Amino acid sequence: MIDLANITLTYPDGTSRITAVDDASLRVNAGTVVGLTGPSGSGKSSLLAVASTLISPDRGTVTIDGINATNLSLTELAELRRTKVGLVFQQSNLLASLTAYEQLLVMNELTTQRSRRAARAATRNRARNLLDAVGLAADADKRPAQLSGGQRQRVNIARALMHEPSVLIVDEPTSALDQERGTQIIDLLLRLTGEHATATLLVTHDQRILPRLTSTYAMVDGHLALVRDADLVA
Ligand SMILES: Nc1ncnc2c1ncn2[C@@H]1O[C@H](COP(=O)(O)OP(=O)(O)OP(=O)(O)O)[C@@H](O)[C@H]1O
Repeated sequence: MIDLANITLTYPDGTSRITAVDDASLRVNAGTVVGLTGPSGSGKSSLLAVASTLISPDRGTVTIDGINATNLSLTELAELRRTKVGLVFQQSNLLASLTAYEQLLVMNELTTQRSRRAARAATRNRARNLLDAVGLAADADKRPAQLSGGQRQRVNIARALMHEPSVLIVDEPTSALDQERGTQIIDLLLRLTGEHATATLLVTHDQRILPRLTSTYAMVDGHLALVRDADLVA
């Protein structure tokens, strides 16, 4: 679960400051996908950066699985991100020289195992299972240049899930894809969100996706408003 409460974020702008996010609150429960939409420059990326604890807000609190990120040191924040947050960006940021399988292995070895050997085996096992889950079992040994845009985005998603995050932050995952491949990526994110019980926050410009999500928020000039909630529509 991730809870953003009364988030305000400003950036320096000459002698004054520009307000990118203005008193925004939203919550994403485990196993649900919440959409975030809004025009360019409205503050979506800024809110995602706060949600992923990459930027500290001027005001407000970010709570991830009951942990208040506002009170943590930089080291503790890095640990929170490493263990609890998975990130999927618009463009795939895969390493050109690594195969799909190796992209997943470069995530830190799973630290829950007692011995290094067990950790390595568990990491390999999880990488294989996740590639299978995103439909890439047969493409594990291909490098990014040999994969389509949709396949690269699948590797990104699998990689983001390697460390079993409770929060998945996804920034415009379909913007570089055609409609059919975009729909497949959304299908995949919806399924994996249920299977892995992640709290998934998804920024998208694609209005067609929105009815499929648990709820949707719109951002305008830094202000956030709930525009649709599946519970209310049902
Ligand atoms: N690092 C920064 N320094 C100063 N101003 C910034 C910075 N990042 C964003 N802004 C400003 O904050 C506001 C919100 O930008 P943000 O990138 O969060 O919007 P967005 O909704 O994600 O836009 P897009 O859909 O184009 O990615 C804009 O006015 C932008 O110019």
